[in-house]
Amino acid sequence: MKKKKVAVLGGGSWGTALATVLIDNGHEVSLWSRRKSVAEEINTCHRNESYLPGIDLPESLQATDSLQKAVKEKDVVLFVLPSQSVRDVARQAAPHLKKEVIVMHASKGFELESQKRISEVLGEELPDLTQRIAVLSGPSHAEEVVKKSPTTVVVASICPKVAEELQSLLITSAFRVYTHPDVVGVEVGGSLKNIIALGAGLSDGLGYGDNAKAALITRGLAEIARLGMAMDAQAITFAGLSGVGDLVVTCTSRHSRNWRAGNLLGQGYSLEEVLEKMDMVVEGVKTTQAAYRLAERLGVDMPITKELYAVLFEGKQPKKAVQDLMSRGKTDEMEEMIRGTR
Ligand SMILES: NC(=O)c1ccc[n+]([C@@H]2O[C@H](COP(=O)([O-])OP(=O)(O)OC[C@H]3O[C@@H](n4cnc5c(N)ncnc54)[C@H](O)[C@@H]3O)[C@@H](O)[C@H]2O)c1
Ligand SMILES: O=P(O)(O)OC[C@H](O)CO
Repeated sequence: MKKKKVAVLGGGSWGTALATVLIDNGHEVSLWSRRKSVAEEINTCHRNESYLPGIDLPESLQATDSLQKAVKEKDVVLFVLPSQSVRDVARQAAPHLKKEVIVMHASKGFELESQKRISEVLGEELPDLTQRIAVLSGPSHAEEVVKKSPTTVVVASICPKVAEELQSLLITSAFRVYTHPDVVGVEVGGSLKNIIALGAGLSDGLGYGDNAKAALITRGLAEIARLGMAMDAQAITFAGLSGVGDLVVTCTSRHSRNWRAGNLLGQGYSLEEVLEKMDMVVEGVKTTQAAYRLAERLGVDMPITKELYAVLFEGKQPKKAVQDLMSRGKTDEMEEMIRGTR
């Protein structure tokens, strides 16, 4: 593929990891970090110790704290930011983007206030580019990607050519990229798995076993798919990398921030204490709020999300939440999976 000029917006763990994949493919990369100290550390020490400790980064990776400089004249711009900051950054970047730029995001959450998906947020802020927006998702922890451990992801766009261009831009022998047509399903799966991962961490923190975690993963997938289908996603998407794939990795990996946060909650820390301890974004907290509101609005039954919401925001004791989940009325597994809409 012809080498491209690419901006990566977000100097956290995932932005930095994706920048290394692009460098491996020979692209010219400008990484934007709003923190000047991070940009300087990358440029001078080729490290990002706050987010990827102990990892040597390619010397050709250039970082800047100027958003305008980062996106100027770029063929492709990747938004790799916490979900709640995408709108603001897109608004600031908009006047400086090339007309024919391709935009991809890799955030896993919804905008809390509007409960919109991140490609919708980008579409609103960059209305001339709606056909050129894509999402990257799938089971992919930054800590493993920078070590070139085999990883598979999907890139979804309403425009197949855009997804194919991004596939070619990012694919390496260690980072396998599949195209995908279902933007809604990919965004819903990638966001909601964080809720279930918080629950899985909480379950482990309470000392429950593997049976409980397997139940959370499976029943979690059922309610993710229910909400997704009510939002017009395709059911089959939830059986793929951005669905069950990402759900499994996030519920079982020691790298998962969502699992770790849930685990601390299960050990008895308050939400405030947990967020204080985590120095990286834990998307599942705000996604629980957003999904709770969406489920209410769309009339979708999401028992795990509802209980987690009560634990996080209404002071419910985690053990009582588990008890209430286990003593729900008798149902048929498959029937409930399909007919979960009230
Ligand atoms: N870390 C992973 O392995 C991974 C993998 C796949 C997807 N993701 C997703 O990627 C997104 C980014 O996650 P991350 O892991 O890089 O997070 P992180 O916590 O490691 O880093 C977040 C970065 O965003 C910056 N930031 C925070 N608020 C900002 C704002 N208002 N304006 C500009 N910059 C801001 C921070 O300074 C930091 O550089 C999340 O949605 C996450 O779910 C992460
Ligand atoms: O560390 P987490 O829990 O934010 O998960 C990161 C990625 O989404 C895993 O695919």
